[in-house]
Amino acid sequence: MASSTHSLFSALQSLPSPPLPRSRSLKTFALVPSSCSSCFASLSCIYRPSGLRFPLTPPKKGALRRATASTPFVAAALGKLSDAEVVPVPKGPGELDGKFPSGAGVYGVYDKEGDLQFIGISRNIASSIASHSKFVPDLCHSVKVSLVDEVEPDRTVLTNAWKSWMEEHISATGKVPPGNESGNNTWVRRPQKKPDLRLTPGRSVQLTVPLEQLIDRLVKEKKVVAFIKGSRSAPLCGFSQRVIGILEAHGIDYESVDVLDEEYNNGLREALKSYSNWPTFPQVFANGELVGGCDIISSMAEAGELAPLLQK
Ligand SMILES: N[C@@H](CCC(=O)N[C@@H](CS)C(=O)NCC(=O)O)C(=O)O
Ligand code: FES
Repeated sequence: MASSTHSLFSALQSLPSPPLPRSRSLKTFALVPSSCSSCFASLSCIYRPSGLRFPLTPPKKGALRRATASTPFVAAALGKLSDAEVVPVPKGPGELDGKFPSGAGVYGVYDKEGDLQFIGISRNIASSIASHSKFVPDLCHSVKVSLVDEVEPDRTVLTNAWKSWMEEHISATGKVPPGNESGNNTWVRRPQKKPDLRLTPGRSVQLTVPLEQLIDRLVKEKKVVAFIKGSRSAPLCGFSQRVIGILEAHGIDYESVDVLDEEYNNGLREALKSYSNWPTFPQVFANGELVGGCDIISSMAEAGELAPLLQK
């Protein structure tokens, strides 16, 4: 190995750790009391969705999913960078719908010339690619993706996957991807999250109008409103998290309201069920009408039918 490459390997140790939003460590799980409303914390949540696994045991390190016919973008041979398929990033409105997986993993972004610009890790690959494509469109021409075979992987699993792709790229080219160099913030810039909306000024203020009327006004005023458990930056339920992930991956501008916030949305959980005649959360409204919950939004996303939500 050339000495310059060797020094790049040492430089790798001092590179900033890859950006990873909202890491939920196993320690965090242990601190939260066990209840359904904190289903990320509770292994006994009665509503636990069947497809969602929780970290009962520490995840297998570096377990990367193999490519299959239905997931051609996933790297074969345990996720080597060189084995992963290059997938073009579509540019047209709505064309990213369902194109990339919303699971956790490592990804590399290539420019028009086929030069690797950035290697990142994410808990929601689709959302990260949508964000890069929006904020750095000129450099985001195609991607390679490898999913980690865990629903809620430990940060070290993802970091190890990132390191192995970085090492492979450095040993092949002698270069760190420009976006991963210290001080380059092109790819890690994150848009500020909108604050969640509150339906009332607080419990101490006596309401003069029924809650249903406030709900009605809100869903008719705002184009897309997601009523969720927890906040958009820290959802407390897997169903709510999935819906937010989908809306964000599709670049949909939405408002969020936390139905568990008893200070500012007191009574909303029951009032909304009767307003919409829908018994569960999340509930997504568009243009004043209930679109559906997690199952409906997920299948609309898979069928590429979410784009109409963007239009008034
Ligand atoms: N199949 C539902 C799943 C959502 C669900 O079952 N939500 C439950 C657990 S979070 C719920 O909201 N229960 C009523 C409540 O907690 O008040 C969907 O598609 O949205
Ligand atoms: S599944 Fe437990 S709060 Fe939603």
